[in-house]
Amino acid sequence: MTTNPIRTVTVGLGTRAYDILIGNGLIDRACTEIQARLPGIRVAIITDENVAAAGHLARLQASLDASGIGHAALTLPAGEKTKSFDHLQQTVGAILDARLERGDAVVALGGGVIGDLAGFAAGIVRRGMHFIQIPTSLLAQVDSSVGGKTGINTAQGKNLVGVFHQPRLVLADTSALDTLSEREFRAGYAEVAKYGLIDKPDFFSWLEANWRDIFAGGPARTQAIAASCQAKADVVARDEFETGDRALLNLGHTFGHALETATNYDSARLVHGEGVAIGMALAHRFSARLNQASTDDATRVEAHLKAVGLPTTLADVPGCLPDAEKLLSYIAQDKKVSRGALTFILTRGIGQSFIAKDVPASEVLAFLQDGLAGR
Ligand SMILES: NC(=O)c1ccc[n+]([C@@H]2O[C@H](COP(=O)([O-])OP(=O)(O)OC[C@H]3O[C@@H](n4cnc5c(N)ncnc54)[C@H](O)[C@@H]3O)[C@@H](O)[C@H]2O)c1
Ligand SMILES: O=C(O)C(=O)C[C@@H](O)[C@H](O)[C@H](O)COP(=O)(O)O
Ligand SMILES: [Zn+2]
Repeated sequence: MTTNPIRTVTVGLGTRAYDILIGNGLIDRACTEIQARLPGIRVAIITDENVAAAGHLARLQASLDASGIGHAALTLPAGEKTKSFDHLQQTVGAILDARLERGDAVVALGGGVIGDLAGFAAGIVRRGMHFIQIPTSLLAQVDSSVGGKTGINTAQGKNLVGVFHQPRLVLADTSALDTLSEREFRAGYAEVAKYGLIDKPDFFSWLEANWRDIFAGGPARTQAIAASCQAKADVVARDEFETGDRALLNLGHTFGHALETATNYDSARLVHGEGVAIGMALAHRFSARLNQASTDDATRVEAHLKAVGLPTTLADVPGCLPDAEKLLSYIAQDKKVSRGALTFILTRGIGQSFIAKDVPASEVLAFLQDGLAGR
């Protein structure tokens, strides 16, 4: 007899608590899971061209048809540039054209780009509709589908416009990852490693030993996804609106987001997870430079990210980067900036990250100048 266990992680937000279901075939049983929680609703599915071409949209539509859940669908171009005002407008228009009511739901079927965009639309149409996440990339299954951050990018920076809007349900169908490219799988792995580097040194050691099994699929992959969701759910339940230690989930993002902005959200050059990998390596090196952590730990982090094939230095970004002053100006737009002071997630070692307020801009600038010069 074969078993297909579904793992459940609950995000404990009181009356707004929701389940993250993780396992094979969840797209095909989406109807059952949705009906059980939101009976009688209709849905607008927002997806992208790659996800639809891989057959996941048809699978979801078939599941909804089987149980009579009415649905409309919007298929957007794939890639980071889709997190834009133009595509937000298109998404809002499609939801309204489908005449969905406030008590109906927007369903994000895709990676973090679709999740962030569709979630933002769900948060603002009719002042807030139900939202369901069906994440199809590794990154979305371990991170972006959980926690309610939604939004779009602007020329000034990443995710600068958005709202917190929690989903009612997350269905992480691990079979969807079979059609994901290796590059995108690797990029998602950066956010998995992040949880170890924040405060779970044993998890990081486990990843060092087991990453090949995670990439191969099977129980180690499901275990990594469930552990990541649990780690994120715990933080979100403690600090939903990032007034405190939720900021730790931003490890690697202060540098990473600046690089994504600097490359004009061009997914051919850099995708989010790659930016986070470089950002995490830089955060560890920067911490060592500020005498907060040992160089050995920075080297260990870099070695693991390199082993899985992730970029770790500014020189790994294809094409030209702007100068250090320009990169610093993007960092200065980061949402963690307070009263003009830069905030970074730094570390005292593997799994010992902390929030560093008032990091001198001059230190960051000198560090970036050295990095751009390959020092
Ligand atoms: N809201 C949050 O908490 C949060 C957390 C982390 C990242 N993010 C955001 O998420 C985005 C990155 O997400 P991402 O890495 O999933 O990028 P993405 O949504 O662009 O997906 C990556 C690529 O994989 C393709 N794809 C996705 N699933 C597929 C599948 N099953 N088969 C074939 N192709 C598939 C997509 O079409 C895309 O080309 C960034 O915008 C980032 O800012 C948000
Ligand atoms: O959920 C969070 O909190 C995170 O920081 C998770 C990050 O991986 C994610 O990329 C998030 O969108 C970044 O948040 P932002 O507030 O810097 O936009
Ligand atoms: Zn991220």
